Amino acid sequence: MKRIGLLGATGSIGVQTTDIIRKHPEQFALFAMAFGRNVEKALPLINEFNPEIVVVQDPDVKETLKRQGYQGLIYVGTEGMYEVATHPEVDVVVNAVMGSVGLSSTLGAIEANKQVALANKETLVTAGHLVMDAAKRNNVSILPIDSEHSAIHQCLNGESKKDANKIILTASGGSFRDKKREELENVTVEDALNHPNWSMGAKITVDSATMMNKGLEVIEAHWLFDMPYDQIEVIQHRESVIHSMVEYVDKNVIAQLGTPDMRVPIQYALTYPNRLELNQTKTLNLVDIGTLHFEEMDFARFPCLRLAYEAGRVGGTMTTVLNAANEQAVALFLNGEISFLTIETLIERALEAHDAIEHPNLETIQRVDEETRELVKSYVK
Ligand SMILES: NC(=O)C1=CN([C@@H]2O[C@H](COP(=O)(O)OP(=O)(O)OC[C@H]3O[C@@H](n4cnc5c(N)ncnc54)[C@H](OP(=O)(O)O)[C@@H]3O)[C@@H](O)[C@H]2O)C=CC1
Ligand SMILES: CC(=O)[C@@H](O)[C@H](O)COP(=O)(O)O
Ligand SMILES: [Mn+2]
Repeated sequence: MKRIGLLGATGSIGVQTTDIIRKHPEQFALFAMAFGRNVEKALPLINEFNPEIVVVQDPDVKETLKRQGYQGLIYVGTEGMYEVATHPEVDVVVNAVMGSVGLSSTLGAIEANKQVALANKETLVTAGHLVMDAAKRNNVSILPIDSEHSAIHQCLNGESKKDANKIILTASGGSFRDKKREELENVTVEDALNHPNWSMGAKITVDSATMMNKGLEVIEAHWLFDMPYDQIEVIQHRESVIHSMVEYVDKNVIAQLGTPDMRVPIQYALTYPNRLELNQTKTLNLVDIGTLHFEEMDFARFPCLRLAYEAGRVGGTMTTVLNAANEQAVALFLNGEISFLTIETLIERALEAHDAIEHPNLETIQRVDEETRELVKSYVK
């Protein structure tokens, strides 16, 4: 039995993780769960799974939970998530919170020698060197939940990494893939949230539309698979059937395919190196799909992808700035304070204003993250 500490339980990945736990009670138990403020979504999960610990973002949410009759332990904030991530009775930490707020819990889980199933890609973008360093020191493998990275993990399985020529990440193109840049001037939040293939949280859906999601995934792949940026390629693949590929020195290419359903990579991260049946997801029917499309990425059309490669190549705190500026800019867009195209403008300004610090420690990363958010807000004021 694996006892799970689930961070981000009320989100898209969090709820799908509880689907997996529910289907396999003989394998998994929800020992603890953390969420932000969505009590309405949290309460049915708490009532169903009765976790020993619940973590909430703020003290007022704790009071609401108590009023609703929850009698278990309630922790608050990032410190509370850290407690869960390092708790002696937790076997597996599923980090599915949105944003760099997940970093300290990822690091804590690794230091505490937990199995780490990571959806929270911002952790690796903001501080990949710290995370991978800690993983190496503690001999912890980080199991990716992100669909592309789960695919690459499977494509590399049993192979020698030195034989891999390149990683090929696939990108759906996002909500605006068929629009020209000039058509993006007046797009709305609602338009941006209309992803063609995946149902996901708001922030990542906007990231997918700006192509920053793929940029973050390039950096995520760099750290997870120790692959230089020149050997990570992105291609547009509108069907999201091939989740990613690895090309080897002998020109063999291994791809992983599946229906776009995040429960597949979530479950694989929880059961690795074994597999379990997953009846609730549809079988991939290639005859029904008929044709798969592949297109070259247009870096002028999607400047966020260019910015991510550039920041990744500089390294140090440059990717911390990329991530924090993106989180702040997307929040402003979702809040109706800036236009869609202003997202990339603000990120580029923040990157241009920053002199990267090499090999930053956690304190420096957290400081740069906070300063970047303030800087981006000041651009809008
Ligand atoms: N959704 C997907 O299909 C995929 C997601 N990912 C990655 O997984 C992560 C989660 O994405 P997704 O599930 O879509 O996001 P959602 O926005 O749906 O969920 C985010 C979760 O994080 C919680 N949360 C947010 N801020 C805080 C905070 N400060 N403290 C505690 N909890 C917080 C939210 O709580 P609440 O809502 O209660 O406030 C919610 O439970 C992201 O890093 C994303 O990039 C990767 C691949 C696919
Ligand atoms: C499901 C998943 O892993 C997302 O990160 C997905 O990749 C988003 O799709 P695109 O970024 O390719 O539009
Ligand atoms: Mn992905």
